[in-house]
Amino acid sequence: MAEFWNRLKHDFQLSIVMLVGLCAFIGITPYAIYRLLEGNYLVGIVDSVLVICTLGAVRWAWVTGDTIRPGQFLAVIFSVGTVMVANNLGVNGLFWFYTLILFNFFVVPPRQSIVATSLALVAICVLGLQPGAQVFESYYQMMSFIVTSSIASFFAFVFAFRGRRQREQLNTLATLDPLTSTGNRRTMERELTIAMAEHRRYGKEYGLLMLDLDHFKRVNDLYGHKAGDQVLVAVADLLESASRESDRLFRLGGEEFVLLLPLVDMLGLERAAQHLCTAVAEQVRSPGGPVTVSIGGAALGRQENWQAWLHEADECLYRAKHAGRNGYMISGLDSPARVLTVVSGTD
Ligand SMILES: Nc1nc2c(ncn2[C@@H]2O[C@H](COP(=O)(O)OP(=O)(O)OP(=O)(O)O)[C@@H](O)[C@H]2O)c(=O)[nH]1
Repeated sequence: MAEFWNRLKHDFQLSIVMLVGLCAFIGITPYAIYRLLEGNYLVGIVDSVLVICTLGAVRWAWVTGDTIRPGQFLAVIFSVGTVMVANNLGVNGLFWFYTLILFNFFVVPPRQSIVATSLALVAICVLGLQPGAQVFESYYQMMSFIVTSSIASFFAFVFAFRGRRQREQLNTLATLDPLTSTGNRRTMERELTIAMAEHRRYGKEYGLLMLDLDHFKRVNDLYGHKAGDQVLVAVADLLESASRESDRLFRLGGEEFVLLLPLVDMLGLERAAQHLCTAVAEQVRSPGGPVTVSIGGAALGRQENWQAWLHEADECLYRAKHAGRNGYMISGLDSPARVLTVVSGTD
């Protein structure tokens, strides 16, 4: 049960799909029963299909963690259902259109929602204009419906658009390091926890590198904090481009980075460390000359938790620093190795 609430707490869109599903279930089921008992089988069946599809979409989102396609499915089902109900019940069915506006803006992105809602509105009006149709009692009523539903859709769009942007900005603030745009410490903790779980459950291999700039204080002291910041950004960019797409880079704080590498063993980790050490020494420069990093690494094995794993890499980093910097040390492999690139301005 705790996991259930935890997932809902951390996945906003999933909680919205669940809530819309619950509302649709509670709100539509009595109508479905009522219409079936009343003998209006078309609307009864449409309502029942809506409820069944809603429950199916909720299950789909819950099992796969994908909220986009179930959301789109719900938007299509709700839109078609509302058109059919409006066509069959006339004014009494039209009221559901206002609920549709809200539901659509909750379950799909604003632009998709405005398309689905507009198509449903056009479909209702086209059906209403057919000879003998009973959707609207007069043209005046139809115009009132178009104007009021358009205004409601417009405000829902503005509200949903702004809300989505603010959520994205909040998410960026909460997960990324503002200077380098790499993952921040909180994101790293989450990813390491997931890596540990995958290693335990499926035996998936992971390696972790801890990278620390050498003598970074000198850059700050001699050339100012701004130059120091530029060096940090340049190192982060290089580490991103020199590592694999599946690797994840985080800034732990200050001049320390962590790289999480899936599907590598100890030897692969050593090769990656050597490659990154060399790449930084060769390609990143501060106003005072080449920049170098020291790296400590540890493959995921029997560590009790991610803190122990990180600590193991940190100890190796400490040894790489003490061996003279611009080098790397991988836990379980012999002694620290120095990168042989000739660089001036270090040590
Ligand atoms: N420009 C800038 N400097 C930072 C930032 N965060 C931490 N620092 C600086 O990073 C420096 C870290 O210095 P130290 O911990 O002594 O490390 P170091 O000089 O790299 O020495 P070694 O790691 O032993 O090679 C300090 O001067 C901090 O002020 C930041 O966001 N921007």
